[in-house]
Formats: sequence, structure tokens, C-alpha cells
Amino acid sequence: MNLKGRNFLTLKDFSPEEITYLIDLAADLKDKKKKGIPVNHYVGKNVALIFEKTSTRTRCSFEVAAHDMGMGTTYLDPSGSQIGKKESIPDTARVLGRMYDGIEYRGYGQEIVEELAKYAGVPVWNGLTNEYHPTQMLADLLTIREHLGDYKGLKFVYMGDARYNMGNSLMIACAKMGMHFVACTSKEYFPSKELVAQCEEYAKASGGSVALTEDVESGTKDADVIYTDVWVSMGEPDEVWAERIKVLSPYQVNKKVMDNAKDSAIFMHCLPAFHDLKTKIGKEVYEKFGMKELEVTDEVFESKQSVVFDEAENRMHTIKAVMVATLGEQ
Ligand SMILES: NCCC[C@H](N)C(=O)O
Ligand SMILES: NC(=O)OP(=O)(O)O
Repeated sequence: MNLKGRNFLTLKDFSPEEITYLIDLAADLKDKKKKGIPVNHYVGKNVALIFEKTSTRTRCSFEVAAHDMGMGTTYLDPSGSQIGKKESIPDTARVLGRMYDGIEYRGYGQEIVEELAKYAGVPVWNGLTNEYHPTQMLADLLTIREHLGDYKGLKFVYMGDARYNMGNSLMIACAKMGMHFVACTSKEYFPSKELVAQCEEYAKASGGSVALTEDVESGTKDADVIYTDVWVSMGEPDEVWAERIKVLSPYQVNKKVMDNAKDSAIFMHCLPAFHDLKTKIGKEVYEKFGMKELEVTDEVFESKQSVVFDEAENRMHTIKAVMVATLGEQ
């Protein structure tokens, strides 16, 4: 399989075979790293990492993966560059494309990363936009495969805000890989009709399915995977907290939800998660709304069924695979 020169902007652009190839490659790179076998023949290559929103996992994954392979990295945050203020995206893309072998972008609208890719002339990797989070998908797919084996026929339930980057991307990933995706949430947080229709087409080809429900009992019954994400995403105004808590509280992942799923079910979350009072925002939310736990209870987060730190680790191995594949296996 040759993905050299390709951008990685959304999983919509990749066939199930290409996705499987990237996951296989990530599993191989992970195995090599664990055995201490170096994959460091990318010396002389350099990548630019643009973050217009904050990050722990994505930034660290790109940096560790690049450094493991002998590459140089430059981190650009919104305050440290001209991007979007003095300099347009097409100009930025053409400048960085002359110096770097690949560019990661995390920011707001998907159209920004698409425009960057149009002008850069080198592979561009989407490190999260409002609409999609494709590198997270590869980590999640690798994690599911490690814990549950084959994807085909698994019931995958996403609870919470299903019309944003994580809900959208997981629906695409599940539909492409033959899983039965269920968005279990209030109907105002269902994914868009257009994306649902597109995913139904993917599911037809893969043997999967897409369903939307407001009913927690039937939605989570016998699930293999229960997934959730923060109720308020980066870049959204603080004012939405009250409404989100009111509408999404019935869709919190708690013991009752996990007990309704299969005994073998796993709990997943892209992180960061609000499951205790150890964060600044968590404390503020508690003071304002009296909620100690939001999208997931501490009990579930810390349970044996929780695979959230496997997902976090797999961000690095899968991002390494994306870079290897699109820069060219050497
Ligand atoms: N770290 C991933 C966070 C995903 C979340 N929906 C956000 O956009 O903030
Ligand atoms: N899951 C994820 O994207 O984490 P960061 O926001 O820390 O990069």
C-alpha cells in the first residue's frame, strides 16, 4: 500500500483497506518500540506542528513520534506565529511547505486545514478541527482491536455531544470498519443528516450500521464499546455549560450504563475527561452546578473496563504510522 504524499484530514478520504494498513503499521511500530528496535531513519526530515487550540496527547504524540524517528519538530502556538493574523493560510502553507516535510494542524473549521493542505505541497495532518479528529480514530481503532479483536459486528455506543468532532469521526470510523454505531443522546446532539446518510453508505459496504436514539436502556443494551467525550469542546463559549449539563446529564456513562452493556464491554474516552474534582474547570463546574462528575463517573473511569490510557498511548504509535505512511516508508 502506498500512501506517500497523501494528506490525513478526515477518515472519509480513506478506504477500509487503507485504514487497516495504517493500524497494522502502527501495531508494528508499537511492537518495535517495545522491543527497542529503532525506526530512526528519518533524520534530516522536519515537521511543523501548528496548534491553535491546546493539547497534551496530540502534541506529545507528534513530538515523541518524530523524535523517535530522528526528525526535527517546530511547535507553533497561536501567540507564537503570524498565522491567521498577519499572514493568511495559503501564504503560511507555502512558506512552511518550503521548509518542512509535513505539517500538523489543530484548530477550528475543517476548511482551514483543507486550505492549508491545498497550498502546502507536503502532507498535512489534521490534529483536530471542530468537525473531525482523525488521528484519534486510528488510536481508538487500534485499542479496540487489541481488546476485542475484529471490528465486524461490534456494537459501538457513543454518548454525549454526537454532532462535534468526536461523534462525527467515530461514526465514520465505525461505519467504514463494519461496526454497529449508535449515537445515544438527546436529539439536538445527533450528528447531521448529511453525515449520517454518508455513513449509512459506508455501513452498507462494510456490513455495519448507523442508529440514533434518545433511549439509554435500549441504546446501550449489550454494547461492546461505550464511548464518551467532554460535553463542552475547546473553543465553545462557557455559556453553553448550563444547557449541556441539563440536556446531557441523562447520557452520563455510569455503572448502570456499563451494567447494561456486555460483561466484556470496554469504556473509551479520548481525554481529557471530567470524572473528579482534580481540575480547575471541574472545580468551577462543581461550584456553579454542583456536579462532581460529568460525562463519566469516577467509578467507570477507574474501572477495569476502562481502556482510556491504552488509547492515549496508542495516539503516539498511530500518529507515527501516519507520518511514516504519508512521508513514505524508507
Ligand atoms: N482532546 C480531544 C477533545 C475533543 C473535544 N470534543 C474538543 O474538541 O475539545
Ligand atoms: N485526545 C486528544 O486529542 O487529546 P489532546 O487534546 O490532549 O491532544
